Amino acid sequence: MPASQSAKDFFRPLAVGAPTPLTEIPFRPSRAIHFFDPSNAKMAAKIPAMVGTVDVLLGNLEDAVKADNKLAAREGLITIGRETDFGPTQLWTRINSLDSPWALDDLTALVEGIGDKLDVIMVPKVQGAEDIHYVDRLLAQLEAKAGLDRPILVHAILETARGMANVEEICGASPRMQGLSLGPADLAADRRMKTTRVGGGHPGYLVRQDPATGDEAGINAARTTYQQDLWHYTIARMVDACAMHGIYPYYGPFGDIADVVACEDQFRNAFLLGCVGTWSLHPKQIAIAHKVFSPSVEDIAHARRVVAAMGDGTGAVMLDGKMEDDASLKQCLVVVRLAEQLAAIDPELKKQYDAIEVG
Ligand SMILES: CC(=O)SCCNC(=O)CCNC(=O)[C@H](O)C(C)(C)COP(=O)(O)OP(=O)(O)OC[C@H]1O[C@@H](n2cnc3c(N)ncnc32)[C@H](O)[C@@H]1OP(=O)(O)O
Ligand SMILES: CC(=O)C(=O)O
Ligand SMILES: [Mg+2]
Repeated sequence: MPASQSAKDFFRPLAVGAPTPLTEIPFRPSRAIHFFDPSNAKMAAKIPAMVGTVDVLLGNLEDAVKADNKLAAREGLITIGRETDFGPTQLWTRINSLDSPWALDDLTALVEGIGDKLDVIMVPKVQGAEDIHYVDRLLAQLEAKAGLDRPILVHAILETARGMANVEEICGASPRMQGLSLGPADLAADRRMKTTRVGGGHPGYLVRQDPATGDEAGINAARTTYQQDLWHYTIARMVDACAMHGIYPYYGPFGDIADVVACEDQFRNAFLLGCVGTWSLHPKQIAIAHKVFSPSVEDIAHARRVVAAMGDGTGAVMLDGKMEDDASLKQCLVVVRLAEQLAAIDPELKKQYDAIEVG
């Protein structure tokens, strides 16, 4: 909430006739936010058949859509939105950046055309709370005009150093805030990092084993190196800011489509640190995201054993030589609850989870 605003006004609609803001952002499974370019006829034609195969379908209007195709992408998304029954799959969009020639018309046309179908609008290159306030008021006006009965939520991409520095105020800027994604490509450029890729690690970012001896021979001998995660600090900051404000953090894009192994590693780091999902840029990344962002059968089995062993949830018990208490129980409940939420929308996963025997 902005410091100058009173608590009683935070949850008031920002325009007469706009839907009442939510006081809590419900958790909706969103393991993969699958990007498509609505101006690419071949890609767009595949979208109706992808309903039900991925948690979120996102019509991208920003980077990766050619400038000449911006209007076709916007119109294409409106057509797909109108003609497709999305069932349980969420429909999101990424609009153009707020300083671009397209953002205003993106918002106006999308809310008027498919505001009743859009769950979340992703806003790129968010610098501070002022960007969210602008979108917040405009959306309220557009929602009122379109007669919508539920608010469209807003998701910010962190892809500037200023946005990172303001991450907490961005998360708390509006009751519409649904979550954050990492924008590693633009963020790297803005920070003047020396990477040249879209997300993932870098072989030069490493620590090296100490030399066996302090002389030249030891220094020049083979020494094991360990590649470090370039994004650890950023993701951890995002996770804390989101948790503090009751909204959801996501990894973002992994541009090396062919390297499915490193993609899985990067996604898993984000999952373990607290992210609820990631982006998929290519259909083959959907399965990776689903695998990583759904707790494993082994983790659920262990979590359920701890829950069972902890009885009323207080005190300490020994399980397999390890101490469990209220705090480890809480972690296990995070896993168990997530498994229940995913099983409710994913019949395959439900079968696997239902078959788990708690020993
Ligand atoms: C830094 C950022 O901002 S990241 C976010 C912005 N970037 C994006 O949104 C990129 C989205 N993805 C894409 O544009 C494409 O997947 C690319 C350019 C990466 C690769 O495209 P291609 O070279 O066509 O990939 P490939 O040949 O493997 O495609 C195989 C099939 O999947 C389809 N396909 C590829 N990507 C997608 C997608 N995102 N959604 C649906 N279908 C897709 C192709 O049309 C192709 O169909 P076909 O078999 O009928 O010919
Ligand atoms: C995600 C994105 O937009 C970026 O990495 O720049
Ligand atoms: Mg970007």
